[in-house]
Amino acid sequence: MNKIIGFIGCGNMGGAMMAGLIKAGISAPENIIVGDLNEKRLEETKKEFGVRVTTDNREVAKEADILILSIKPNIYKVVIDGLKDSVKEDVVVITIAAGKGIKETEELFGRDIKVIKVMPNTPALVGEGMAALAPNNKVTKEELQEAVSMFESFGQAEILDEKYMDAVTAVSGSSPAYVFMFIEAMADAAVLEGIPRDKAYKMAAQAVLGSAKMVLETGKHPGALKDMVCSPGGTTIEAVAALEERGFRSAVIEAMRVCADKSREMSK
Ligand SMILES: NC(=O)C1=CN([C@@H]2O[C@H](COP(=O)(O)OP(=O)(O)OC[C@H]3O[C@@H](n4cnc5c(N)ncnc54)[C@H](OP(=O)(O)O)[C@@H]3O)[C@@H](O)[C@H]2O)C=CC1
Ligand SMILES: O=C(O)[C@@H]1CCC=N1
Repeated sequence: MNKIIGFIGCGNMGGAMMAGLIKAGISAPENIIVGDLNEKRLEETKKEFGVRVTTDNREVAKEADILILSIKPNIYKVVIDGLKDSVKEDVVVITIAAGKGIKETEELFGRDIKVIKVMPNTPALVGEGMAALAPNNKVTKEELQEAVSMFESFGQAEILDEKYMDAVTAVSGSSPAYVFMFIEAMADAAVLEGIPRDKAYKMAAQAVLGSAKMVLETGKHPGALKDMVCSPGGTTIEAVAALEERGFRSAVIEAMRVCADKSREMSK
């Protein structure tokens, strides 16, 4: 892609997307310009990826054909206020901030602007991201397709109505954190059994990776895949019974409900 991609904020998520784009070869480093206030991070980013960096967001806004806002929701207004007069007429703004929707972004820019609300996740860093995209009515089909291709270059992408974004935040934006907790807990239990820690992380993580692949590639119901592991009177069903007794599934459902609620609250 020959367009200039600008990042405002290059932290956990902005950095993961930027690395994903470069690793996938979809964008040359010189076509990426990154604005952030953290000079140390900018220096490291420049050194590692060869992208252009600046502490002046307006420099990014002036050049970007696609402007990715990857700053925290609490500074959203202040950052947009600072750069809105510098953006190109036809810029496509991609916003990933939790709870910051299309309408609020349009209002903050104060004019007709192309906006795509996206909820990505950090596995973008390793080419296995999941992103949902919702465009406003000013974004053309070609521009939306270009954005989808960008996100597909480091994972999977789906176009979804904006009304689902709070749920998307719970199921794929935030969920890597729950999965890391699950892996950490499994590894701790393996260490308790005497397995060295490095091997314990590898075994727990590979089991999660393989199980996720089975869901995606076999098309079988997760319950049926679970049943394939549970031998009658065997070891797995003991573990499943213990998980059920401790409310494993209801804990996950409740966690996602409060996550989506928080996202809704942040959009008020
Ligand atoms: N982390 C995740 O898994 C996901 C995050 N998101 C969304 O992405 C956004 C960013 O989150 P995340 O990457 O985790 O946050 P980070 O804090 O890791 O990154 C934000 C970056 O923006 C920098 N920054 C602060 N102020 C400014 C400014 N005025 N101009 C330019 N840059 C600035 C920060 O610098 P400094 O550190 O010095 O403050 C930091 O480097 C959030 O809105 C979040 O909702 C969405 C999906 C997943
Ligand atoms: O925790 C957050 O608010 C952000 C949004 C999704 C993942 N991290």
